[in-house]
Amino acid sequence: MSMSMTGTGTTVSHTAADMSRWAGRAEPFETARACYWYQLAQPYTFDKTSQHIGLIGFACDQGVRRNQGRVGARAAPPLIRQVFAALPVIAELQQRFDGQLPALLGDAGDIHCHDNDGFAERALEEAQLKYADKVSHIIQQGGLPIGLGGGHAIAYGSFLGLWQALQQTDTTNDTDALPRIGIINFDAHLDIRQSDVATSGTPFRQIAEHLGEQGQPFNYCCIGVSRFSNTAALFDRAEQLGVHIISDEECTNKKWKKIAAQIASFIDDVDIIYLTIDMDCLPSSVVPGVSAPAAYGISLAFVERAVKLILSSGKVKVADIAEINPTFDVDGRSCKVAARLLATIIEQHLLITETH
Ligand SMILES: N=CN[C@@H](CCC(=O)O)C(=O)O
Ligand SMILES: [Mn+2]
Ligand SMILES: [Mn+2]
Repeated sequence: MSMSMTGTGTTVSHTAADMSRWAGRAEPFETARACYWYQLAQPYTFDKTSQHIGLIGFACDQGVRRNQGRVGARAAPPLIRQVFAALPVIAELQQRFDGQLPALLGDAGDIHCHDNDGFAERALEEAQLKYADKVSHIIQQGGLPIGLGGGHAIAYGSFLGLWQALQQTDTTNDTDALPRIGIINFDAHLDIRQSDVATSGTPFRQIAEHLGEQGQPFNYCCIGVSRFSNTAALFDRAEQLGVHIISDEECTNKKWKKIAAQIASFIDDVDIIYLTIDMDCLPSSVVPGVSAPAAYGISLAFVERAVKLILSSGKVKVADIAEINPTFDVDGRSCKVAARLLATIIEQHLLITETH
């Protein structure tokens, strides 16, 4: 474990995969087709790997605290993993990767941010950098990093990891040669707040500024935006930044074909995608365990359908799932939904991945 002190009582650390979390049903009397994810996951090998997926936790909620939200999200990564571990591996994947499945999924452990109720210490920023290093490393090894939040401040870390990986692979140092980055966020909130510190409500404004300083365009599509969860000031900023907004009401009332065409057109205009799912895009009846529950929300069926469409582009280079707060969960249902979306991302990614 690597650990560093960032202020009084504040620590940021990385812990390696805890394989005891990867457990599930034992079925000795079934055929080999009774296969679960817990049987396949292995510790992520940072030195040399052919693993296609690297799961990395961001156990941090200082951004939520700074954003005046309800803390608790830092407990989520191991719980989401644990529920995902017990899900079965679908038949299509078993057929496709016959015999190779155990080499596909790596658990890269967790970045922890213990801020001890501190507001001002720079633990969040350090946690974002440490997390970004892992994300970048996994991308450079050819894998898809999937971040497990933590608060939505994970988004700035995921983006930084992608950015670092692009810088490493761009030998020309020519920013014009960089691929066009698209960001797709499922969220009731725009998360482009103006603030003197980074929070869970600022990541996409920070990304916009970062890209602006580098002379790069900010291509941001936010799906599930609620008019009751964002101020006019935020909608003004979204307009200035050219954000593609698909509201929660559109997701519900418009025909799927129209929404799919909007998403597809956004995807067509970029080369690579960062996909992030803030779990508060779903209704509070489906996902009660978040800092800011949604009264309306968009359906799980819609989110899954859209996530599959986005993954099928083959452009997603990093993904994350954020804002699950186990303190407010009911019977583990929010973690269960997060685990289902995690499985959807993993399945879709592996189904479009070339076999060696
Ligand atoms: N990451 C979430 N951010 C939301 C939280 C809203 C709230 O706490 O009510 C936001 O800042 O808009
Ligand atoms: Mn949100
Ligand atoms: Mn958010």
